[in-house]
Order: sequence, then structure tokens, then C-alpha cells
Amino acid sequence: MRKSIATVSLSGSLAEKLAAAAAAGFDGVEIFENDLLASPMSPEEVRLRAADLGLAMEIYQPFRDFEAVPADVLARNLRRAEHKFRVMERLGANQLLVCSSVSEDTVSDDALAAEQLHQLADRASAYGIRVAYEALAWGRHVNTYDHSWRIVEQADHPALGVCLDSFHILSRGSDPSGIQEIPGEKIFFLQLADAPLMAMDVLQWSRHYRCFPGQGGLDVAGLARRAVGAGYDGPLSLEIFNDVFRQSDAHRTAVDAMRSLITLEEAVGLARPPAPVVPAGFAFAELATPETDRLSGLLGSLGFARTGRHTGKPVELWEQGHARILLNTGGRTRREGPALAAVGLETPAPADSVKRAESLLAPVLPRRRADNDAPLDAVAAPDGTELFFCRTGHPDHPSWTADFAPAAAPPEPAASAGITRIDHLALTQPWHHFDEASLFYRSVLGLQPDESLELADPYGLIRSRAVTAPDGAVRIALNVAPGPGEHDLPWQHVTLATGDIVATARRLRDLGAPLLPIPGNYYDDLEARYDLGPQTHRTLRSLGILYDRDEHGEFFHLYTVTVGRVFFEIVQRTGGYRGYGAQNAFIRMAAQHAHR
Ligand SMILES: O=C(O)c1ccc(O)c(O)c1
Ligand SMILES: [Mg+2]
Repeated sequence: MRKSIATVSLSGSLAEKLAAAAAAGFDGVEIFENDLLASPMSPEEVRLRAADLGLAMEIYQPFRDFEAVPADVLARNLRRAEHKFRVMERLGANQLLVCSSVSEDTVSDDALAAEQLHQLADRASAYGIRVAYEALAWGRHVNTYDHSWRIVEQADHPALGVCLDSFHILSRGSDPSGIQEIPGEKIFFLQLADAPLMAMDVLQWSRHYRCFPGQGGLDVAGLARRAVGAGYDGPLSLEIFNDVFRQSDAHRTAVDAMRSLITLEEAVGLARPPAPVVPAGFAFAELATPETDRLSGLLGSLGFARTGRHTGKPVELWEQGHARILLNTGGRTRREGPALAAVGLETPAPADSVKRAESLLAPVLPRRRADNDAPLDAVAAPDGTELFFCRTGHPDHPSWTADFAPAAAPPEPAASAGITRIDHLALTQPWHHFDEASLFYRSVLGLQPDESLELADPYGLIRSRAVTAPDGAVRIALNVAPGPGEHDLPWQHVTLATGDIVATARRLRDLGAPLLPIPGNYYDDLEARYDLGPQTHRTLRSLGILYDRDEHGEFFHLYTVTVGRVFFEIVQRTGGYRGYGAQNAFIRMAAQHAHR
């Protein structure tokens, strides 16, 4: 189906919005009236510009407070409408969106509304224009889609239909199944918007918090499926009022928008991009660092051994169990010191992973490799982290590990601390790319986003949302501070799994690992919350291990201090625990501040 976006969803001037929409591959736009009014371009110039960019003028909007009014107000409203029709004629737009009235002039009288909308449609059709009537969720008398349809049906004019907007329908909890009762040719327009589930005034919610489908909690795909099922064949149009998008780069937002629509089309069964290849584990975590001393000391104290050196680049491979860490001194590093720069993901079919990523507009990175290196494809995640698609140690596939020569010095004997693999990675997102990131991981990699959490830090509030493979083999926690401040560059971490946290913790003490001290108050409270037996409570307290549980199992975790932007966490999950110890995050963050 045609893909469209409302200009209100993008930042900048009308010219910039059109350019961004076209560059991202949209077929058309909804022209938001204010964008035209504020533009130095005449309607004719806008029309030409859009045509040059290959963009159709899908609709002109909004026309407000029209229907079910006294005769004198109607006369004024029709006069107002004539002006709009003439502008639309110059613009080359042949549909006008009319929002249900919020005015004090409007009365609750469906017959009157229908009769007046009929008059409007009649005048519009003289210009070759159609009128799409949309029930705003906060409309004074008409605020549900079924009500708007009853009025349109009663008005019975070929140039009058409904505009369905997923936000207005789903935010009120209306049942979208009635959409199938509307004849497809009477659905003139379909606007798609998602939103995070929030308990708040619906107008504020709509004007500030809408987001692209797949980024919030509404079943937008389910609604679109019903409209298509009813026979709707107009464009799928994104109409997103969002405070963050208003100030973000329009080109980037438009790509995010397009990724959302492709994912929605796939969910609705309208398009079949290459299927997602869900990663089967972490191949490695790569830390960019100006020098290796501090990190190699830390890794050694965690029981890692340096097992290889890249044959062509200043990169070291450190291993323990199936956990692999790369230390890269060759890349660009920031003044904050070590940072998580790349992630290797195990995939059964790297070429298919790349195809999926490309079809969802993920930036595929040029291969930076020497001729004799194993081919390794990577895409850039929204925060710039490079994601490599790996097939480690598989006989039918070149393995990235072959590019590493065994370390000159043999690893320290039996230094292992019982770490088996990477459990999860925590990546910090720029605050204005957070929703983009969760959709990216979901659509490009097929990971499932968990619910969004808020974690209290002593100096701020961190929003956190994990994306997880169904089998838990890959988990990535996305964190963000909601505003500027100390957390512009917050910490990232690498979480390592052990099968025996107590044995690992003891071993780390012996190895001199720099562990994060946890306050005694935490353990006093833990005893109040859980009866784990005096012995376990003593052990957790003495080793600085934190504890959590959910309905599936238990979670034990401890932390190292922070080096540069990075720290390590070591965890033991039992019985299928799904979370990340979120309820302990404030203890950890306070301890990190205290330690600095
Ligand atoms: O918030 C509004 O006023 C508004 C305007 C036009 C729309 O299509 C809409 O969904 C909301
Ligand atoms: Mg709308």
C-alpha cells in the first residue's frame, strides 16, 4: 500500500519535511495546515516541490469545528471552507480532513451534523475534493469512530467518508472490530499512530506522546488489519504528534517512521520483507579503549585470559568459558575512556541477517577488513554501536576467530572464575533515540521489547527497556536518562553469567577484582523482604551479592567498579528468572556514585 506521513510528525520547515519524507521512501504526505501557513513557499511551489520529490498530496488537514452548529455559524464555516478548497486546489490536494468539533457552538444532533456535512461535501465536490470526517477522542459530542461513521452514513454523500485514526480509537479503548462493518470505499483515510500506555488526559497524551507503530503499547497493526479487511485501499499514513520528534533530525525520524511502517505491513501481511533471523547468542562484546592496561587488569581479575591477538588490527581477544571480550585500541575512543563499541551476535545465517537489516533500512557498515580476514558484516544500531553478524567456529562458515593469532604468552593457568558466557549487555541510548532503538532491535533483529521501567538514580531518573530473544540467549537492556545532565554519557555494562555466584564471588576476591561495595542497609532490608535463611543472608552480605526474584526464579548479581564508561556485572539466574534485578538498580547506582 502507499505509505504516507503527516508533516506534523517531522521537524523543520515544510521544505525540509518534504525532503526528509521523500528521502526515506514515502509515497505521499498529509499537509498539516500550520506547516503551509508558516512556509515561504506558495501552494503552487509546494505542489511542484512535492511532485519533484515524487510525493503525492494525500490530504490537507485539519479543518476544525465545522458541524452541528446554528445557521449563522454554519454560514461562517462554509465560507471558511471555501477558502480552504481554493488553497487545496492550488496545492493539488483533493482530500480535506475534518475533525469532529470541540467547539461550544456544536450541539448533540446527529441529523444536523449529517445534514451540514452533506452540504460541506457538496461544496467540496465542486472542486473535486473529498471530505474525510475524523472523530477526535476528545470531540465534544462525536468522539468515537462508530459515531462518526453513523453520521457519515446518514449524510450519504459520495464525497464524504470517514478518517480512522488508530490513536483516537485505541486510546479510548474502543473495540476496533466494528471497522469491518464500514464499507471499505467509505474509509477515506487511515492514520496510524501508537502511544505508550499511560493514564492521562487523552488530549495531552495525543499531542505529546504519540509514537510510531511498534514503539508504544497500542495494537495498531490489528487495527490496520481490520481497515484493510474492510476494503480500505488508501495510504497507510503516520500522524505523530511527539515532543521529541519535533526537535529531532527530520531525516532520521523519517527513516525510523519508514521502518515502523515496513514492520507494520509485515505484521498485517501486506508485505514480506526477508524474515528476521533472531540472534542465538553473543559472539563477543568489543570495548574501544585508548589503552589496554586498565581493562586487561580488570579482565584478568575476573578470571579472563588473553587468548588471541588480531593479525591485522590492534585488537586483543579475552576469553572465559563462552564469554569473549575484544579490547580494541585502534578505533576512535572518547575522552571518557573505555566504552562498549561493538557487539558480535551469533546468527545461523549471517547473510540473511544482513538482508533483513537492509530491508529495514538499518545502515549496513562497510567491511573494514584485510583481504585475508573472515568476511564479517555489521550494521550500526541507532546509538552507533556496531552489530556484527557472526557464525563462530562453525565448519561451514568462516569464523571471525580465525583472524586472531593465539596469544604469545599462554594464559595464566586455571585462572577461571567460573564465568560461562555473556548474559546481557546494557547500552545507553541518547534520550531522543530511545523509541527508535527499541523498534530497531525489534524489527531488525526480531527481539521482543519488555515493558519500559523507570529506575531512580541519586542524581536522575533512568528509563530502561530490555529487548530479548524468545529463548533468552540474547538480552540487551536499553537505558536512557530522560534529560540532559550528568547522564549524557552514562555507563554501559557487560553482564557475565556464572552457574555458581558464590564460588565466583569468592574466586574474584582471591583474584583481587575491584568489586562494588554494597551498603549494609541493603542487606538489613533484604532480610526483612525475604527469608533466605541466616547462612545465605550472611553469604550475600559478606560477598556484596544482590538478590531478586520473580515468579519464575531467582537472580543473584554483583558488580565491578566502573572503568571509563564501562563496568561488569556477574549474575546467576535460577529457575528461568526473566528480569535484570531492576529493583536493585538504585542501590547499584548509588554505590557507583559513592565509589567515585
Ligand atoms: O490534535 C489535534 O488537534 C488533531 C488534529 C488532527 C488530527 O488528525 C488528529 O488526530 C488530532
Ligand atoms: Mg488524526
